[in-house]
Amino acid sequence: MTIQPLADTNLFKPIQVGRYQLQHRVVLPPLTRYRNDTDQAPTELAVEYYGQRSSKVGTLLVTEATFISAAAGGYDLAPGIWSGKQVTQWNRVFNKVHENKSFIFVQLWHLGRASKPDGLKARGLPYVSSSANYITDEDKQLAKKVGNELRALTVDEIKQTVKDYAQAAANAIKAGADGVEIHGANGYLPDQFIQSTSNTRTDQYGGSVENRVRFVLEIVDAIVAEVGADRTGIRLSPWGLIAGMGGAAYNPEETFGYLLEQLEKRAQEGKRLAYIHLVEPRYGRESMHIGSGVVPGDNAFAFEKWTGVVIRAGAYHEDYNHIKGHVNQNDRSLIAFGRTFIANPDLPERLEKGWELNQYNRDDFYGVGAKGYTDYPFHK
Ligand SMILES: Cc1cc2nc3c(=O)[nH]c(=O)nc-3n(C[C@H](O)[C@H](O)[C@H](O)COP(=O)(O)O)c2cc1C
Repeated sequence: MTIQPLADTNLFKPIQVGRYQLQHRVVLPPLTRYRNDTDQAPTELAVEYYGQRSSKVGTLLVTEATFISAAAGGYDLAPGIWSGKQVTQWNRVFNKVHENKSFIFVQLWHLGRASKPDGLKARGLPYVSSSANYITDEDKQLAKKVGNELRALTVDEIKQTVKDYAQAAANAIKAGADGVEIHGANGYLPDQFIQSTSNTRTDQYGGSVENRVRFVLEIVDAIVAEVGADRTGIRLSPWGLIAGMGGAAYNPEETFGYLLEQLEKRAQEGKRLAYIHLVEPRYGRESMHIGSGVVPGDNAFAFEKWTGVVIRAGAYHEDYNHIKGHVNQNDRSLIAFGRTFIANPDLPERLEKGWELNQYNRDDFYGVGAKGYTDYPFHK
């Protein structure tokens, strides 16, 4: 990799995102780090971590994925935003980011079938998804063993879940966040409705593309009604294969193209979301394996359907020409850096000046206190 300063690219041109004027286009994407307390509230360490990564004025951060309700979770030490304590603790984080004159959106998370049946059982919670289709046989065996088998959400439960999303968005704003990002990517609950590999319902939430995206559009509309379109973003991974997504008969451009058309329609009617956040097909590979076939993966289609701001994420640190190419392609792209922003608290500045980057250590991505979290050095 040849390091070069990116100061004279669009990456360092200010941009309006929803209500906010950012000073540059380097974004901290959502990164789960499992360092919250046993009440699933962020600690003082999180204040320091997000504080470090917002140190350049006008940076956009997205929080680690955050459960909208107890029922949406099942993992320990990931944060929530349903309790008073969580709202209070998040407020400390957001105040720090605002002291730095930067911005932060909360990523709203519901695991659905990606949760674990035993963890849910211990909390007295059901194991639910769009349909009763397990990700793996091991999940199925475990669910049977602990007596918490996967089942489809009822229509009443779907309506309640949509309300839970809106409530979580309201809580995030109450805690002082600048906005929320719906986690519609990586095989979690909204994706489990969107994709036909997991969604085999035969009611108004399954079958046609229109029916499969109904749930996520209801979430969008409920959150927009609660906090405003200009404080709402959504993350999607059209090409993702995580958590059993994809599948032989799967056509990402048709499904996600339709969803983006619906979001663009709302935008034309005055409700434009702050941004669409796209996970890139794995960069550096020419094609993605979908089921037994191989299809080219390219998010270019999304730029045709959606005319607003787009954040792109996925392996950009590997190639500065790739970053430049995508950010200069148009005047509405931001680039998110995951693993590299973990290792470089001052990443925007390093990219701007062409400074050397710290290397990330995968071993402490998750759950080991300050080490690998707040102790990566700033450039001298
Ligand atoms: C430790 C770790 C935790 C992550 N947690 C989340 C998450 O909570 N929500 C999410 O949407 N993506 C999550 N991701 C994916 C990142 O947001 C990003 O899309 C991915 O790391 C690719 O970008 P990169 O190649 O720059 O690291 C995570 C990735 C890593 C490495």
